[in-house]
Amino acid sequence: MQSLQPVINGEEPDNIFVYGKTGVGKTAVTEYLTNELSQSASHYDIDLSILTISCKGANTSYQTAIRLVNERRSSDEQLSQAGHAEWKVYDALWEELDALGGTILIVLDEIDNIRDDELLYQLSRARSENNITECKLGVIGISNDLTYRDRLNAEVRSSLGEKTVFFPPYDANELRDVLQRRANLAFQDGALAPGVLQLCAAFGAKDSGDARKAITLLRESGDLARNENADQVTEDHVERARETVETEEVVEGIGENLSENEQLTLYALATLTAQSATPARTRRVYERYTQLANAAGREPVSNRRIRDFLAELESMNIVQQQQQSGGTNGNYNEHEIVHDVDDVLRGLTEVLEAVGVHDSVTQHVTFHGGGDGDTFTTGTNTTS
Ligand SMILES: Nc1ncnc2c1ncn2[C@@H]1O[C@H](COP(=O)(O)OP(=O)(O)OP(=O)(O)O)[C@@H](O)[C@H]1O
Repeated sequence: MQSLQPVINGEEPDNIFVYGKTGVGKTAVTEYLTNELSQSASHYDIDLSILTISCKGANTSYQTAIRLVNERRSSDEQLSQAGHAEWKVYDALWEELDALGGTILIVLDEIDNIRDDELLYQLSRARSENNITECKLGVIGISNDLTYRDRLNAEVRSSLGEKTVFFPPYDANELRDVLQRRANLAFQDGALAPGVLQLCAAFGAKDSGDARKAITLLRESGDLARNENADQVTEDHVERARETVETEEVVEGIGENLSENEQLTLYALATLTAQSATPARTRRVYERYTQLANAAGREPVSNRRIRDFLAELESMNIVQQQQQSGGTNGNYNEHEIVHDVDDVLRGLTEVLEAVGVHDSVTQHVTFHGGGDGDTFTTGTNTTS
């Protein structure tokens, strides 16, 4: 809060860099503090505006600057997402900020999505360069990536890093308090069996101290108990809800974190699983991968890359591999998926839509994707 004091003194605000892992309360606390600040400002008759922008999905300074301009403009004056000279976008931004006037705090949440320094560079120099003359400007950058600030160019770093605030992960006791407050709002007295909150908090603390995860787990446990018409949410519900939550994390991770070739490798293994042909040797997975890639009109990568992808999938706990001895070239690896094939296929929705549904898994998917055909077969002996 001290870092925000200059605003109340009518001085130029400090730039603040807030960082910590996901779900540790950075956004919630920043929102709370900026609300408090707004109230103090109106009490002292200070003209303060807070502009909050999520940088999620905005990969460049250019896109974020457009978002900022549009945040201030009416719906019929919005800038389109592309096609403007960069300087024009910044000119439009300075114009909007000056028109707003007073003290402006720009909160850039998930700032680590922006891959270049330009916006921060521009904002930190806007006043000294006389780009803005009618307002005082401060930036609050919020980052999940602990190394983001270190990667900025030195000038921007020292400007943005005037004040840094680190949010450590929550420990189990803190998470328990967070959950208790939620539970007071969301559950009736006695609806939670003893130990339920502690268990959710313990899982949350183990999973990197993320309040969002602990809250999701409590909510899912409640949903499960309600669906079963249970009198109370019990530790057993939490244990089972955790499995669901973890599965959903895997499903999301497949779609969001894997490259198309990694997804195709997993798809190959999923089709083999559906044909009860797993554990499968690397060469068998490669063969199926090649067939899928060809059917989709993609250039297949080498066998060696597939081996690397399978190792990567194992490190993400999606696939497990086992070394077997023997064979013509000595030892060899066999692979299998460690999750339900239906769940894995849900994570692969995008790639299924792009390349089509292989015959072996039509029973497992609820849609018939686009690609070159709705379903296809790779047309070879499938169980070898
Ligand atoms: N101290 C707290 N008390 C109550 N709820 C909290 C607390 N800290 C976090 N939460 C809740 O946990 C969730 C995640 O918090 P928040 O969005 O602030 O995290 P974050 O650090 O900004 O992470 P991310 O960048 O992933 O959003 C939100 O629903 C928030 O309301």
